[in-house]
Amino acid sequence: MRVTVLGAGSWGTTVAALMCRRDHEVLLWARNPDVAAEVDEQRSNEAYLPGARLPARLRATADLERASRHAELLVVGVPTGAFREALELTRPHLAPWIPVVSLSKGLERNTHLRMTEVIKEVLPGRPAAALTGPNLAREILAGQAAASVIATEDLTVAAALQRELARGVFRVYTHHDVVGCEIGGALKNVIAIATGMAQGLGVGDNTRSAVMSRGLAELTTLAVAMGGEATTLAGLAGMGDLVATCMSPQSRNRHVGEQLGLGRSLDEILGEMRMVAEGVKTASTVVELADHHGLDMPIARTIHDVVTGRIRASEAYRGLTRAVPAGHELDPG
Ligand SMILES: NC(=O)C1=CN([C@@H]2O[C@H](COP(=O)(O)OP(=O)(O)OC[C@H]3O[C@@H](n4cnc5c(N)ncnc54)[C@H](O)[C@@H]3O)[C@@H](O)[C@H]2O)C=CC1
Ligand SMILES: O=C(CO)COP(=O)(O)O
Repeated sequence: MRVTVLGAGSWGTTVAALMCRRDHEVLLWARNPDVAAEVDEQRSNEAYLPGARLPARLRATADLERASRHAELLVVGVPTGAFREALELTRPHLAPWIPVVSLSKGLERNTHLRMTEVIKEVLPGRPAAALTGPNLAREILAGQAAASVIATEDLTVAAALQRELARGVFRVYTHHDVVGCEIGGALKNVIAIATGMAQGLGVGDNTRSAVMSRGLAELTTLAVAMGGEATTLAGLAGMGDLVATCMSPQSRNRHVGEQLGLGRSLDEILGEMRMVAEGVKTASTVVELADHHGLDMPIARTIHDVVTGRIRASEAYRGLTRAVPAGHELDPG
């Protein structure tokens, strides 16, 4: 199968490398021609995956038309803010029937759409799926065991994509609950900022666990309000990803939170990061969705208030732990 991966950041490059097996011809599209040339000729991507050696079979290009024409399966790993534009530029050159898989974890800023919804809008008539779960790129590229979820409504398509994406110790499970899987992936980034912030402020493990557990309740509540299933969020796409992201020093979202907790400004933190921390923008979208559905979601609201400069991280702390509204003091699980 000819596979095209859009986005040569850490996750796009990792998934492209993972898919380089005998029966796949994988072409990675990088916006930056220098990155494409480096991947293609030197088998490395130092800006995003320092020290990693990429497979000799992996090809890369900065020519989007060539990349689009190559695809029998399109995998999209650009940040959510660039997702629609990347699909629109691809559309004129893309075969009509090919499946499209989103790797991106977030929501479209103004429309509040999930990435599979953006795929269906821009590329109608094609199967759309999301790959999500606890998948920190560097560990997976290093060959460590990990589990992931491919979510799409049609389980025949899910099973076919599972066969194409799974490799060795990278296990892929299928899931029909696309809403639950995508909301879990988007919102865990916001909760990872909260956990990182608690870390930066120097709290104890009990408190961080409380933020994560109440964060899980928030992402479950929103997913259910949007039509997802609560049980989905207890699995890899919810709790699994939340735990990996909130606990790992590799997480960019947790890093942003930790630096905010240490008293640094968001501009300063983002200014020295080349990679994306999706939770920063997702927080505002989540608050708009919470208002739309009449949900409380105090942790997401607190992160929104910090990243939009309404309050300082040190002032946010009481809000972060104020996760149970008065009069509702039982843990809803
Ligand atoms: N890195 C990871 O471990 C994982 C990341 N993800 C998700 O995958 C998505 C991509 O993340 P990463 O690869 O980590 O990001 P990254 O920051 O490492 O790389 C982003 C890539 O997208 C490119 N890009 C940015 N704006 C663009 C535009 N307007 N047009 C075309 N290309 C553009 C950048 O040049 C870069 O190559 C995010 O939504 C993230 O949440 C999901 C699972 C794991
Ligand atoms: O989604 C991820 C792990 O599953 C990556 O998290 P970060 O974007 O916070 O690094």
